[in-house]
Amino acid sequence: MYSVSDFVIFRYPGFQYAEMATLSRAVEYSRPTPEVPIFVVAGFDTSQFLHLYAVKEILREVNWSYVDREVRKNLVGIPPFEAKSKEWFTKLVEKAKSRFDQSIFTKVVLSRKSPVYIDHLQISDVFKELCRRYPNAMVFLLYTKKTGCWIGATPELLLSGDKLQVKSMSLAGTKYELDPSPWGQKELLEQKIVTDYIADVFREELHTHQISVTGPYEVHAGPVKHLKTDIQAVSTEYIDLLSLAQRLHPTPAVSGHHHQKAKEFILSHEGYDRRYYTGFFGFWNFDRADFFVNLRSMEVFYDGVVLYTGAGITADSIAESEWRETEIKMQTLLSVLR
Ligand SMILES: C=C(O[C@@H]1C=C(C(=O)O)C=C[C@H]1O)C(=O)O
Repeated sequence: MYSVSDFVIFRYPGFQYAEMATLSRAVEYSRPTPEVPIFVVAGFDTSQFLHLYAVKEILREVNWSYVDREVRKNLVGIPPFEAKSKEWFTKLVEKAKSRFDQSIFTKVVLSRKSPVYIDHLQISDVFKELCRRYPNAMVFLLYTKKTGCWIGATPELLLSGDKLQVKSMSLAGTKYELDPSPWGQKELLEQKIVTDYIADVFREELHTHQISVTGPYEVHAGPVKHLKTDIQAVSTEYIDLLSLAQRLHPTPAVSGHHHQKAKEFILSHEGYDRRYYTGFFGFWNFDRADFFVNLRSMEVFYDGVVLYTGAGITADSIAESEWRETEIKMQTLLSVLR
């Protein structure tokens, strides 16, 4: 089989154009130099999946017919798996709620994956449609031998900044975009858990007295809206951006609180391996980095795609509504496929 080289095509939030970076073989330990940036791909569980690629070339123009042709040649069929039913998912939500306590284990993000069979998927069309619909998202198409092919439009930044200033966001709390009801205690709490966690990590890891927290405020991401808070910090000493990203990840926006408890619950109860979904990816340059969370995304196969979505569960969650939240989030992606 012909092997296309590893690459990522990306369109930054707010930008008009997409670029393509060709990547060299993954290396375990490396650091960016002024000449050679690194592209990082981390899984939900970084102890299993963390790949660093040296960036070979950045192409300002994407050769879409090459991408469509060569990627398709290398795709495999959707591996068989049993998609979790509504009943299964709502039971799991109840189980999580029964395990919560007042302070140690208070939130967990539960997710599921679902296959969609499509006759002839034109990947360039999907990418362009994602760009059109989600101008404020990071739109990406990642193809590597290790990760397979992922495409998505993520609204969530994990960490970006230079050596002395960083920013992150707490993005948690979700409603249908046309829901006119005010944000309730449930969403405000799940949002606050994430904000506090990120501010605490900045406080612990950085030499700083300057942390600014702005929010929460409402943002739209296609058929859903979220609560969002911006968290920024200025450091008096150089920041190791990949170490800080690894320290932040997974935030309670995709895992829960206490993060260790939540991660354990997810790994032992969710019933599938998230692999790269809710991991992070992005460019780690010599003097700056931009890492995004891999969500509102799907894995691309020869005969269709596998969609991934999750929802934050707290003691006040209503299982049925959480299921609906994962359904609506799937619409973000389904609507560009049809
Ligand atoms: C887990 C997902 O989204 C995350 C969970 C959210 C929530 O629980 O409200 C909101 C945004 C994301 O941080 C997803 O889209 O799959």
